[in-house]
Amino acid sequence: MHASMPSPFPAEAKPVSFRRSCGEPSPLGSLAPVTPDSWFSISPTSLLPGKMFLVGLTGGIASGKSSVIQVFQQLGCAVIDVDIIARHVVQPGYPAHRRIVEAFGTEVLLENGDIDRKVLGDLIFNQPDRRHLLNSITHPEICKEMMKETFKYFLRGYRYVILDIPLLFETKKLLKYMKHTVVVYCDRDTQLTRLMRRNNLSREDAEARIKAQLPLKDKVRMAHHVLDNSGEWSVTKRQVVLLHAELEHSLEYLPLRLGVLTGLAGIVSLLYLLLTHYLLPSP
Ligand SMILES: Nc1ncnc2c1ncn2[C@@H]1O[C@H](COP(=O)(O)OP(=O)(O)OP(=O)(O)O)[C@@H](O)[C@H]1O
Repeated sequence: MHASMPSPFPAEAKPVSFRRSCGEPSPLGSLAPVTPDSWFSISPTSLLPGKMFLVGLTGGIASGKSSVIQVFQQLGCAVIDVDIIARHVVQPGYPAHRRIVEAFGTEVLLENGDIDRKVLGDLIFNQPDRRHLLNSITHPEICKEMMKETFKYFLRGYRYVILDIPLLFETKKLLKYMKHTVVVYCDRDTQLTRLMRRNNLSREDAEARIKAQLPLKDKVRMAHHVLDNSGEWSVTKRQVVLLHAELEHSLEYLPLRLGVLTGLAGIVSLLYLLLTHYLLPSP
């Protein structure tokens, strides 16, 4: 480990995960970049049955998020990749696609009708108004899709859903809907080495990419749980298994499920009453 980049964990006691109180105010306000107000103009809680148990997972570039997500999936967890949803909602035929073309013109289209992400990215680069406009189109659609997916998992009986959100701590409005936040951490040297190897980058390029992000140690301070992926993969995997067990046994989902079941029971009783009293012929 690099001397100038101390681990946020005491050397002798690397926690599997650690929690802050969920009610504790987040220090995010001072760190987060400008976030468009368009996020959650549709409230996710209005689309979900009560307060669903959401877990936001994030980390830094090459810190091991995808590897950790794979373990959660192998354990049978419900995972939603917000990046995939973001690409999905701008496909031809979706409302966001039409509105992007209306707002930015047909020059943002590829020959096959898909949005040319590079051209669109260039159009909004250093243009806060345009970026805001784009976000006001896409974010509510992403949110709707995310909540639809979450609701499907809920109906299938999952206790919690993991949302894989690379910019979770940068997008502070999304943060408040997460009951738990998880950061996949690794120390700076390890991150650099893995990034250089995976992306075949020079040290300089890899360092620049890491520097462009909110520092991992800041994300660690904001998270309820930290998975330290600085060491052997088997050690990380064990941490994931333990965190899953902790979340799985959490009873936070219970009031929600009970509430929904009570609601369903009420509707069924009402239908039964209507049927027996008004629709069926009296004997
Ligand atoms: N504990 C580990 N030991 C060795 N290599 C690892 C470990 N964890 C992850 N890696 C490797 O590090 C690289 C980065 O991991 P991964 O792709 O999971 O990170 P990520 O956070 O999803 O990255 P990004 O967000 O940049 O796509 C991969 O090549 C992966 O195989």
